Amino acid sequence: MYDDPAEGTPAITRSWVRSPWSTTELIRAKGGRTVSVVLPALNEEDTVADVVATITPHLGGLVDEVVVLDSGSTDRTVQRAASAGAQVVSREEALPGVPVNGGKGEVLWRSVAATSGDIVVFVDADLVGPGSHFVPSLVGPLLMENGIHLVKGFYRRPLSVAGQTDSDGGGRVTQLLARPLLTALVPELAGVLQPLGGEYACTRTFLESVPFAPGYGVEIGLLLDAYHRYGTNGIGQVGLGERRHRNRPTSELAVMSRQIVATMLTRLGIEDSGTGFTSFASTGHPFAATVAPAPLGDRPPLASTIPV
Ligand SMILES: O=c1ccn([C@@H]2O[C@H](COP(=O)(O)OP(=O)(O)O)[C@@H](O)[C@H]2O)c(=O)[nH]1
Ligand SMILES: O=C(O)[C@@H](COP(=O)(O)O)O[C@H]1O[C@H](CO)[C@@H](O)[C@H](O)[C@H]1O
Repeated sequence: MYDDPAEGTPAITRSWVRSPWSTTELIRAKGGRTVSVVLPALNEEDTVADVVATITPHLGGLVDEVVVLDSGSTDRTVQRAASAGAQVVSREEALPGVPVNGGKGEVLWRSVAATSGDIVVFVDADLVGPGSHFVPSLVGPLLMENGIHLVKGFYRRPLSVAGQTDSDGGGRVTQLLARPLLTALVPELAGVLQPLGGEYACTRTFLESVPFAPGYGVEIGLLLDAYHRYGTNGIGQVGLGERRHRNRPTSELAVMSRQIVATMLTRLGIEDSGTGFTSFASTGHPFAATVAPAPLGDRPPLASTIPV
């Protein structure tokens, strides 16, 4: 289990610095349970095939299906994902007849309908050099422990921007927004190292019973819903080593942050203004304003009536 956290840190007690279970042990413990792996993908032609390739070796053993849920890509994401051995599903195919919204939350919500595993593992498709141990590590606590419904990965996160690399500078929204706000508003979750991380595993029971927040608020929404429903005892986290991905410019992370704040506030019963986020260009026409609309509402739990 986890080394003793620093004095005074509210620990997520069900934490592992690295998975203590071998894949053989996990397959033995799996029994009749099934595991789906989902990669949400929007124009990830450069990385999706390599990410899929770290997961397909587990097919037929620990993993029962690998699904790339395509988010309307206009590049070669679909072709490359299929060539790598993934099943590719569009948002429309996932929930026919349900009008499509944009954003990551929409894709993950639909992916639950498009898969059947008792356990669902989410892995971002923009990862660079992910390890094949990611999925086994994430499903381990769900297969080997009782009462856990959400397992978050955590990792060192290098940052590469403008050709410069900072070995620990990644997870900027996590470090500057999400974790400070969680510490202030939900201190019991202050020990979650990567609350926004895109690599996590959940029980289907949980995923079908909760709403899905729109856009990039989806991860913080699921974390808070897991906490409200099961307490910290229902949440695990496991170390995955290092995680590299495409690092977006700060301007795009600001829009992402607005979505995360909206979800966090509403999950905590704090009213959000609903005002869209205005970005001001600092080059070209100086201070030209661009407004990103306020996030849409949640998608309802799939166990409820599907909206049409
Ligand atoms: O509308 C969207 C936005 C994102 N994604 C996918 O969700 C994952 C994480 O998104 P992104 O990389 O934009 O977030 P970041 O990791 O940069 O914070 C990636 O696989 C994206 O392709 C998606 O499928 N639809
Ligand atoms: O963790 C973060 O701060 C952001 C941005 O990461 P970087 O500063 O580009 O390494 O990325 C995360 O947040 C997104 C929104 O929730 C998730 O979708 C990503 O999977 C996650 O990497």
